[in-house]
Formats: sequence, structure tokens, C-alpha cells
Amino acid sequence: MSSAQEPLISASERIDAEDDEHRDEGRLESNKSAPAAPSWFIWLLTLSAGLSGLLFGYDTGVISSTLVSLGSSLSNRPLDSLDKSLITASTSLFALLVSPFSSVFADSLGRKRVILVADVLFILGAGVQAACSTVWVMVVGRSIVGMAVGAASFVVPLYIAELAPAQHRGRLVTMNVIFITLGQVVAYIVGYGLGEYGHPDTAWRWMVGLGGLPAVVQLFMMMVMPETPRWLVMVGRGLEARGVVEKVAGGKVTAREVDATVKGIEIEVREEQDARRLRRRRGQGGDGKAGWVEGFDELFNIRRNKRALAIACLLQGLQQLCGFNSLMYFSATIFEMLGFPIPTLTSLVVAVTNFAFTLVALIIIDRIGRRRILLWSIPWMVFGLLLAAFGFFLSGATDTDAPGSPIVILISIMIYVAGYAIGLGNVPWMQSELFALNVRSLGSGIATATNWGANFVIGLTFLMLMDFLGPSLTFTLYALICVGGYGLIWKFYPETAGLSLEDAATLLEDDSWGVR
Ligand SMILES: O[C@H]1[C@H](O)[C@@H](O)[C@H](O)[C@@H](O)[C@H]1O
Repeated sequence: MSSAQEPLISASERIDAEDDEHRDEGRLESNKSAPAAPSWFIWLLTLSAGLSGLLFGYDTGVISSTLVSLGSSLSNRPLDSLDKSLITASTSLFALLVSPFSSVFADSLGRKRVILVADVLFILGAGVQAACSTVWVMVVGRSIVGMAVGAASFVVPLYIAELAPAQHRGRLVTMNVIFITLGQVVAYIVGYGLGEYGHPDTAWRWMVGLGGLPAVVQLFMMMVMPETPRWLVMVGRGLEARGVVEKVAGGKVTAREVDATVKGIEIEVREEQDARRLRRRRGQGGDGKAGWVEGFDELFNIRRNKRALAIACLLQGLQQLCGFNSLMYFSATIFEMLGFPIPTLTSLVVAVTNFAFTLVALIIIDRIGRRRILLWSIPWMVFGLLLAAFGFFLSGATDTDAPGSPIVILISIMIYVAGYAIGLGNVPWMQSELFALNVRSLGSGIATATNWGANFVIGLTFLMLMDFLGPSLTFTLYALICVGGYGLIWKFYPETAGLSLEDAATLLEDDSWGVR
């Protein structure tokens, strides 16, 4: 291009061309082969954020042993079924109520502050439960913990996803699920140990009170951790964002690469702000509305956002409706029914298998991809559920239990849990990569609420289904739900592994709802 032609290019065109160049660099960055390992800083922040997962797992897992240890300690009477249901369900109910609102706070206060608030709630909830002496105060304590779990379960994956480089994102988000499943293993072990060897009057107070400990540790660790660069850019603190990107890379990138990454985020933020301004000018919503109402508008009126939300809710709903948590909460009851001598110990199999195969997922998720790992693992879940249904059918078909059927059921449950842990147990938590930045936290919040809503339904209905349909049909029903979910995933969920958050969101702009 001759110098005479240069003035013909407007300043904004030049900026656009520059943006394209930076965007390409950013994409190149995110798609080029992975550096050897995440920096120590990435591991540290995942560890500190992952403590929320540990708390989430502990607090959801500990309730089964707590319920059987309470005796007449609350309100001076043995608990009836309503008490037990209220104590159990209040946690998921409050997690459900809080998760969509935590997204509003995550945008206004920042991701990190929401994690800190959740910690305070975890500590408070643990204290109230450990000190309570009536059913109602216990329900209040469980509800406070539910609020903490709801906020943490939404914001921690978001925090990690926004800080992790694309090549490691899947693995690092899976780390959070590892902490959840580890928390459940710990809760089962603590519950079993204190239940068997602790003082009968105080064992349950320790079980619930211990949940506050990791929250104290996390509170102190998170205080020195940074905000995410994406949130910093969003609130106009680009310089700080640059510092965080540099820190996350651990000195393994050049200044130019850091610039390209920050620029990529800035471009996305600016494009979204421009699009919003344009819609306002055309009178397509937004005028005079509060930020979060506008967020709802954008989420439900723009195709790619709608599609992202539908996929995220589908995956989160399926994660719960496939019935896994009915095992988490009631496996001891099932194994007791099957005549295992120490059911709480046998039920540890569920928690340990879940944990072990989540570790396998950690190793293979970024290599295999989210869509593919789901399509490979769900058939194993269906197989495990149908085999368990067959085992239950055999054990119920004869007056004397069919010899071996409890073992068949135990093995089939392990197959089911392994299939779950490899795919559905963790892929839905990668939800934030589906959403564009301006609706990311709101969309993730609603998807997380779907998770808790379905969790609540499963927790509430499992024992009723076992009574009305019997175990064989209940497990067949879960198998059918998995088959339906498989079809929907096959049709609607595109692969997002290895893409930058910006590219993953762009993928959903496709005109059709299908998978290209
Ligand atoms: O990802 C987690 C994990 O799979 C847990 O084991 C399960 O209890 C939770 O509901 C789920 O969200």
C-alpha cells in the first residue's frame, strides 16, 4: 500500500485491523501446542479454589452418616422422615435459590469476593449445625451451608476457567470435581469412623463441625489470590489484568504474548459492549434496565446465548437426573437392604469409585474432548443401571435371595459410577466455556441452579420411587433418562475442548441448533 493511500484508512478501521491481528495471535496462542505443565501459580490457585469443592463434597456427603448418628439429640426426640427430609433437602434447596443470584454478585463484586463470602457462610453454617439442639436450628445451619455450596459450586469453576490457559482448562476444572469427590470420600470415612468409634452424643457434632475447617484455610489462601483477568478487564482494570495473565503464565511467555491475551479479552468485552449499545439504540431492550435484567434479556434473546444455556442446562440436569446422587445419599440404605454386614463401609465403594474415575477423567479429558467422553461413557452408565436392575429383579424374584445377586448389584453400581465419574460427573461443570463473557456468570448461575433443582428432585423422590416402582424399575427409569440424554448430547452438544473461551462461544453462533 502506497503512503498516498494511507490516509484513506480511517482510524477505526486501523484499530479493527490491529484487533484482528491481535485476535489471531490470541487464537494462535490458545490453540498452539500446550506448554509442558501449568505454572506453580496455576496449581496453587486451583488448590485454594478447589478447597470449595472439598467443602461442597464434604457437606453433601456427610449428611447420610449424620442422620443415622443424631439419635434423639435434636428437639429431644428421634427424627421422623419429615425431619430427615427437611434436614437433607434444605441444603440443595438453598443452593438452588442462591446460585442464580451469586452470578449477579460475581459480576458486581468479582469472582474472588464471592468465594470469600461463601467461606464465611461455610464456617457459620458448620458452627450453627455443631452447636444446635433443635431440628429447626439444624435446618437453618444446613440452609446456610446450602447457600455457601450454591455460591461456591457456581463461582469456583468460573474462577478457575477464567484463569486457566485453554490447554489446561478442562483438566483444571476437573480438579474442582476431584476435590468434590474427595470431600465425599472424606465425609464417608469421617462418618464411618466417628459413627463406629466416637462418643454417641457428640460424634455428629464433630461430623458437621469439621466442615468449617477447610473453609478457614481457604479464606486465608484466597485473600492473597488474584481476581480473574476477564473480570478485571470487564470493570476497566486492564493493567491489573495484564499482571495476572503474566503471573498465571509463570514467566513462560513473552510480553507480546501477554499483550495478545489481554487484547483478546479486551476485544471480546468491547464487542459485547458495542453490541449492547447498538441494541439499545435500536430500542431492542436494555433501555433503563438494571444490568442483570439486561443480562437476562441478552441470555434469552440472542441465539448463541440461548443455545449455550440450553446445552449447559441439559448437561447439568442430566448430571443429576441420571440418579447418581441417590446412591451418594442412600447407598448405605441400599446395601443394608441387600444384607451387606457393614453397609456404611460397603457404601464407601461408591464414593471411592467416583473419586478414582474422576482422577482418570482428569488425565484424559483434554485429550479426548468433552463431547466424545460423554458419548463413550454414558453407554457404560446405561449398562451398569440395567445390570443393577436385573440384579434387583433376580434378588426379588425368589423368596430366598438369588445367590450372588448382591455382588452383581455391587459390581454393576461400580460400573455405573465409573461411567458417571468419567463423563457426566465433571463435563457439565465446564459450562462457563460455553457462554460469551457478558452472560457467562448469569448463564453459569442458571445452569448451576438447574443442577441443584434436579439434585433436589432426585433426593426427594428416590425413596418414594423405590417404594412405588421397586428398585428394578427405578434403576431402569434412570437408564432411560441416560438414553434420552445421550440422544440430546449427540444432537446438540458440539466439541469445545482446546478452544479459547472466546472461540468456544463463537462456535455456538452457528445458524442451526445441530452439531457441525
Ligand atoms: O460433579 C459432582 C460430583 O460428581 C459429585 O460426586 C456429585 O455428588 C455432584 O452432584 C456433582 O455435581
